[in-house]
Amino acid sequence: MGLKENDQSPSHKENDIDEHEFDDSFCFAPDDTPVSVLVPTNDNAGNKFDALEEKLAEIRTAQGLALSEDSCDEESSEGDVSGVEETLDFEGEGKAEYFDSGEGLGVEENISTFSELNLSRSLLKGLASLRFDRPTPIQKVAIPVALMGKDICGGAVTGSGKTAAFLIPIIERLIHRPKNVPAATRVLVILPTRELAVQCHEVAVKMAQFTDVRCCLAAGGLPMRAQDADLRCRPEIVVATPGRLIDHLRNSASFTLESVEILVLDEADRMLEDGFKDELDEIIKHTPKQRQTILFSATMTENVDELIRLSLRRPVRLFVDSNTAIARKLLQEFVRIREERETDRVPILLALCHRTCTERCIIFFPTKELAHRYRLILGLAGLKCAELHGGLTQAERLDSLERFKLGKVDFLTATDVAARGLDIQGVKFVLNYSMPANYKLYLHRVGRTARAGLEGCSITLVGEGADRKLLKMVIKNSTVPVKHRLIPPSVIEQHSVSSQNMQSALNGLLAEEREQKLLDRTEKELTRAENIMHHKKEIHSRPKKTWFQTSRQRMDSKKRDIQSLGDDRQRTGKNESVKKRRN
Ligand SMILES: Nc1ncnc2c1ncn2[C@@H]1O[C@H](COP(=O)(O)OP(=O)(O)OP(=O)(O)O)[C@@H](O)[C@H]1O
Repeated sequence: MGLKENDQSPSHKENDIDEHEFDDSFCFAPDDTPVSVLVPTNDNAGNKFDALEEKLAEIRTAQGLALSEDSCDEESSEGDVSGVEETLDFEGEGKAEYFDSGEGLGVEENISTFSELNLSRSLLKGLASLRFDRPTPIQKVAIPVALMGKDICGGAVTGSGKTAAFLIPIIERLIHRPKNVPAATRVLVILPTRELAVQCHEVAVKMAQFTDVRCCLAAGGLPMRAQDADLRCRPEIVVATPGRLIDHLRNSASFTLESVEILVLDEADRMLEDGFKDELDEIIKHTPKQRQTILFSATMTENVDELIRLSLRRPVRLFVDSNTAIARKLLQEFVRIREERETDRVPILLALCHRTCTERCIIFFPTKELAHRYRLILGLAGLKCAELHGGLTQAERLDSLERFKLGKVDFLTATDVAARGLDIQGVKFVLNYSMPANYKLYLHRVGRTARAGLEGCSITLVGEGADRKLLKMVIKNSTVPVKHRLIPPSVIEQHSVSSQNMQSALNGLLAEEREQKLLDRTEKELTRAENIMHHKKEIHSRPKKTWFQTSRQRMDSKKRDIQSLGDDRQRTGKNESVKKRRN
């Protein structure tokens, strides 16, 4: 790997700051106290959750809410898989010319150990410390191709080791970088969520621990100044979320992407969606054109029009599994919710949590409000639970994740923030409160279990209409029978009574929270005003921060994203009929 000339200098656009976008840590933290990367300042997330736990226990005891075990058994029966259709892997015209066929690359697929891939001893030691004995299928094919410097567009089922498939060749190439030149950031890995960036950074650090390759994290919600200091040392690898990366590019003196030689987009299809479009374009603009680009996802797009935006150079397609594949050892179950029985969702969920998915269970909800509400409901029912969604501070999000990872709680109520990429050891169940917006999201959600060759089970509550269309798609793409789970009416009735008993306690808790939020906001405004008065001079003497997007632009971007999810759902039906016609 040699240094390459930069052909694009970073352009700093004029300040388009919006009043509400001021970052408190920028305005009101005059001291530069060093802080741990994972725990942002001014946050006592752990204490807050402990206090909530105590309160829920008090209410439970006072009102006798905890549920007792019941004796009715649930029944499972095999679903109707009639009408299963073949998937068509059709090649669009023009695709062949766009991709490199990969012929003549001499990739040896019969490799069974990492040493056969000619990796450096220091890297092999890192892999051994992670207990990676032999490469997974995607690693077998991706490592040699990435080592050749080829652009890659790759896909393999959830939990199949895609992270290591790009990190191993990157670290290997960096071990052989020229050493007699100034330090430079040569690799940029972009991920769509903060938790994923933290996770990828952790793996990279462990993998490179016996090498001289340094890795830095630039993810939103974490202390900006500590990251700034790390970036100034020009680590070889930067793992980042798009927003924070752009923030550093605009506001951290001397940080540029001009020496980037490898750009990786993990969860690349997500990064190419509307919500990230503007940010991604901005980042690409700052990286040299002569770079290697690596894209991975379990649901990787092969839409050439979308890929062209990234100016790939004849990428090699490495698809070990189809982009609709489900982990081999995943048992998929569905509980039907009839239109007139929509109110059964609460008791059914409670029943499943009490009787079936009793531990290591992630429950997905369509909104953060519901994820929080059910965190309280499960707490009132005496179940140990944490929550993960965009309504929490970053410290709270990481604290929840840690509690679930360490097994301090059995349940994690979450939104789709947790759907992609999160690798949590031993997740046994994924419960979907409702069908996700599209099949792709379904694959990512259920992919949080049955990872790395382990078994897992997903249970999804399915309503009518669009939900049924998605269910058909799931059945069509499944290689093992999909189960239809029946919950006896007596069990639903029992849990329905308990949930009604909780109602007033739940309303009380939610009202209390609303009041507290209002108080907190007023207090924050007050502190902000005081700080402006006391530190006016200092604040104005600081260089003005520049922003990539105003809140309105970000909202528009989000709206486009939601719109495209809706379109996707409509397309689900259309694609089905197109494929049928092709058959
Ligand atoms: N060669 C290997 N040997 C043993 N375990 C491995 C190997 N490669 C990866 N793993 C483990 O497999 C698990 C899944 O890996 P990873 O998170 O990279 O999956 P992924 O394909 O990126 O999944 P997703 O599509 O959900 O993001 C991790 O716990 C990782 O440590």
